Amino acid sequence: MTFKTLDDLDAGQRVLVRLDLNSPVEDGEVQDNRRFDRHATTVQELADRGDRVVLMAHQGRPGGDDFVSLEQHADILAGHIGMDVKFVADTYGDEAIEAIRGLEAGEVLLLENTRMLDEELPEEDPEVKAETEFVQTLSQEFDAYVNDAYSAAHRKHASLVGFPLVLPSYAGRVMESEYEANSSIATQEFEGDVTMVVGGTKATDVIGVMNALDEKVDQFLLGGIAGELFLRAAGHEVGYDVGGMDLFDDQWEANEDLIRSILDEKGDQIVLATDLAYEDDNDERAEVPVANITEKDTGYLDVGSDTVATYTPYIHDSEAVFVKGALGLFEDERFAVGTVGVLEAIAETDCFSVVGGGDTSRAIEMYGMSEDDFSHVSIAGGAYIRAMTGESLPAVELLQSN
Ligand SMILES: Nc1ncnc2c1ncn2[C@@H]1O[C@H](COP(=O)(O)OP(=O)(O)O)[C@@H](O)[C@H]1O
Ligand SMILES: O=C(OP(=O)(O)O)[C@H](O)COP(=O)(O)O
Repeated sequence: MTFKTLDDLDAGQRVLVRLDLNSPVEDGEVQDNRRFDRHATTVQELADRGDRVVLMAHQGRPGGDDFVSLEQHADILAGHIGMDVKFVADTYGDEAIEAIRGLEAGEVLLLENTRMLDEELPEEDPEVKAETEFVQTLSQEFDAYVNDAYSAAHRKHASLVGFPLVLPSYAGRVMESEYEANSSIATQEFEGDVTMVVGGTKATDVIGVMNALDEKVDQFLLGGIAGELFLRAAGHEVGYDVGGMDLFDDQWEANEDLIRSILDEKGDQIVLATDLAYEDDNDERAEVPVANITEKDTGYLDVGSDTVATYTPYIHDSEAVFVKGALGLFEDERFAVGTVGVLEAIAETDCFSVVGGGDTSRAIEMYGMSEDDFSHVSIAGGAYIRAMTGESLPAVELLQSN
């Protein structure tokens, strides 16, 4: 089923646009990444047509270190569009409404992080979200809603599912291209082996999907947080929050039963790390075989070199490889071995490959690889693997029924 696009939207209107500018934040600084570059196309097109363009986006999750204002995002986006992007530290209050009404044709304004509003979260039905004060108040100011945030379309948050029920709604250019690429993956058949590399920090997102993809994927190569949680289930002393971390224990509680059942029933499809890397007393990378780990006192930041050597032949022998999430903290060069090793192994072959995730795809430029070495580099992570199961994404579904 298709949706209306910018081709169907008359120019010169007041347009509310949902982007996904969710980005890595290092020491309080928002890091530029593909999401800005891709969304710039949609924003520029609307501004060039003389629309009044108001942007909504989220950043991080409440309580996290990356839960920050969107002020820096406005400057980064402006650099990609080559024009001013105004910012207002408000979403639908008086200050925001005044800034929206003050916009001239062709001007762009970014509103504050939608997740700073109680009504944005939690996930609820579109009908409930459409009734929120946020959606009801803000929608009065606009003629149309454009959703460009494919990578957040698996979330039933107000800015994603509320507005399509109250405003004429359209897909932005990124929504269009990501939808097309990712939906076609869902229906593609491969004769040879299909491998999925699973890592990153959002283990909860990927574990349920792994379970749903077991017929499509021959083997899952694990790293990152999900990888350690599977090792924990297999009886190793890893995958615990140590030294103030907040990555493992909550996700373990939420997924323990599922992880154990996947290991029990589909264990032969799961390939786990044989060694892990950590920072030693001299601040250097050190590696240890998983079998030698006897104390749960160390935070592991990457899979080890032996694991990369184990994973590489699986990749070389595959007809298709899908990556969701980094195998380690690749932003730190010492812990990039797993992620870069796997991406280089994919780049060496001519298999069909998709690399997904706003964070993970950054490793491609950071370590001198080229986007051309992969069939598709998606700015979506959780949404793209959800789409692989053939399941529809709530925010996309609403655009289609609009
Ligand atoms: N062992 C680890 N410890 C800490 N962070 C990790 C680890 N493994 C992976 N990461 C981090 O995971 C992030 C990617 O996570 P996630 O957001 O789930 O994936 P994506 O953005 O690709 O969808 C990377 O920025 C990387 O630093
Ligand atoms: O970055 C995102 O997802 P991703 O890490 O799966 O690519 C989206 O912005 C969704 O963010 P969320 O997982 O905090 O809801």
